[in-house]
Amino acid sequence: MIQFNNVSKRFTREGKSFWAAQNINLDIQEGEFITVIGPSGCGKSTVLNMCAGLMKSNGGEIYYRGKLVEKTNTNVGYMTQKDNLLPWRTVKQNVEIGLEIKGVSAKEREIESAKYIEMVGLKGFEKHYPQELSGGMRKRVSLAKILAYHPETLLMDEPFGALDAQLRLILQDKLLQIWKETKKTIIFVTHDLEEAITLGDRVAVFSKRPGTIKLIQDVNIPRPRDTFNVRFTDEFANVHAKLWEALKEEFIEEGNVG
Ligand SMILES: Nc1ncnc2c1ncn2[C@@H]1O[C@H](COP(=O)(O)OP(=O)(O)OP(=O)(O)O)[C@@H](O)[C@H]1O
Repeated sequence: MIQFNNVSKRFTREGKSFWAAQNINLDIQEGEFITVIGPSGCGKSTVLNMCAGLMKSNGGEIYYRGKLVEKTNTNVGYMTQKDNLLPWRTVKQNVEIGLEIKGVSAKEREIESAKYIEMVGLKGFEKHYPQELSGGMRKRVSLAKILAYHPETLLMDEPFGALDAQLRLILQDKLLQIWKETKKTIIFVTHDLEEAITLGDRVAVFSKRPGTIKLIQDVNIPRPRDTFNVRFTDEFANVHAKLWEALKEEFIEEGNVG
């Protein structure tokens, strides 16, 4: 459904140019949940930006349902690292933004926003403003906002990065339920290896900059997965060992791991 064919991206900063991502090859199936992990600055967000059509590659092509991605890809909902909620709009009004842009009627917007606010567990908070919410609640609003737009595919860039460990598990669980109900394709970037394994059908490991895919690992842990206990299974331990072996090298060369 989404194909990255030898995709590379080069940036220039202060007169020097460098490759942020190089020769990315990845084939993502419809309905797949793929997680992406790699050291900081290895080009993970850059790859999502290119998939969303917000940035052009300097080599290779990205195809979405067989069509070359050349401009903003409206089939994807992009949840960036920052939540991008508008502070002067309530939860409900934030969730309805995409629908307003699409020209959906107020009545229909009301139904849709109520559905997704409930789905992310925020019923009762419709009239709150973003600054009145906790970090985890703001992430939920962002998720509801994207889901209400009905994208086929979700691009998620460390959506739970700043949250404490317990809340992460709760939101991971919620996301897996939503994924099951809505059957979306998800590309999920994370720094957290346990999160990558808990969620993914496959985990793609990026090397350090210039990021390239060094391993794609299947995660054959049966679903539905219990995000609270999945880490205690043998398959989790096996996959974790393989992925850490690949990932560790990227940090060792940086001198970060002894
Ligand atoms: N618009 C830009 N102009 C210049 N350099 C950029 C730009 N966007 C990203 N970079 C650089 O490209 C490299 C890859 O950045 P990117 O944000 O894709 O990494 P990342 O893997 O998502 O990092 P992190 O995990 O820390 O979020 C970094 O060195 C970054 O500084």
